[in-house]
Amino acid sequence: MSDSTNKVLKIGLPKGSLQDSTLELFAKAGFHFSVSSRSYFPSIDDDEIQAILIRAQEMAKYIESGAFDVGLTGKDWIIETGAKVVEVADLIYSKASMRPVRWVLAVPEKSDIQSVKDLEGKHIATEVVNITKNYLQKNNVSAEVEFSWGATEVKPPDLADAIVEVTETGNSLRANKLRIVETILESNTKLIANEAAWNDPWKREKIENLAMLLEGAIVATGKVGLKFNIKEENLKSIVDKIPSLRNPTIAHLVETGWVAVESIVDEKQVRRLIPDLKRAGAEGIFEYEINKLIY
Ligand SMILES: Nc1ncnc2c1ncn2[C@@H]1O[C@H](COP(=O)(O)OP(=O)(O)OP(=O)(O)O)[C@@H](O)[C@H]1O
Ligand SMILES: O=P(O)(O)OC[C@H]1O[C@H](OP(=O)(O)OP(=O)(O)O)[C@H](O)[C@@H]1O
Ligand SMILES: [Mg+2]
Repeated sequence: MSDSTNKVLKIGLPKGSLQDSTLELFAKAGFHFSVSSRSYFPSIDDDEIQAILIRAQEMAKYIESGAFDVGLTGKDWIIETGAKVVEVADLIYSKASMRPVRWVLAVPEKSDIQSVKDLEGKHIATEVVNITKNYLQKNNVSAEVEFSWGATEVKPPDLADAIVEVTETGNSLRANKLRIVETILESNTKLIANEAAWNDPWKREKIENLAMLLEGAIVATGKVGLKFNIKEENLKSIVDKIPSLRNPTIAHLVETGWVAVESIVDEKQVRRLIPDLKRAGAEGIFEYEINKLIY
């Protein structure tokens, strides 16, 4: 049970697909975990946090029961398990990207199945049995749904007619010659909390701080800072020509007629931006990484 007198926040980190991206995000947010092999208790450089690695499927249930105060898992597993938890923040990142994942109905490329209606009487394999059964019910289709322990993409056509499976890059579906019929659910990572922990003032503040820093780290992903000096007379041409510099901070230099310009830009734009700036007369251009961006 969660202990509100104890000034420790118990946090569940997802083991599996989300583990590496989660630990990277926490590092950007300012929390450094070290995970030794086979240990499920990462240590962290914050005495007020105790961490445990646990499967994403089980996270929401353990948070509902109060075994942990807060944790990260996918929206998919919160829905599938039906656990009652406080959804503190949407953190849009997955295993490989900063995008949500999709649970899709997929069939072999050559299958006759073209829509959910064609599933009548068919056999579907999935890790998310409840979500799939609900989806079939909503569509008034009666089909057999069988729980799959994983490696679900290999099952059609011999072991199942269709699957409901999570996809991010689409590589696994392509590799197994499967075609998406429909998206059933879009899912992203969420920071969730136990209700009692959320109502405890100390824990609430600690969780809210964590959410703010994690969100800041997500917003900063793919962005860099850019700073340079330029003659004031050249400033307008730059701001007009380079849309990503729309709202830069501008400071006057001691040398009259010169200004320092600072802006946050997409990292991808920098390879165009720096040569453009240089040609427009900018000097002392430098780029720096940013960990967090909080508006
Ligand atoms: N590329 C991805 N593949 C699978 N799940 C992903 C991916 N990106 C994000 N997720 C999310 O991670 C969670 C998956 O965790 P889960 O414990 O079900 O499986 P897993 O981490 O893939 O473990 P295993 O390798 O044992 O299947 C889900 O919430 C899912 O939405
Ligand atoms: O669209 P993609 O980027 O290819 O990602 C989706 C794949 O990743 C996951 O597999 P996982 O590694 O969890 O193995 P599993 O199938 O055994 O669960 C998921 O189950 C898909 O197979
Ligand atoms: Mg998996």
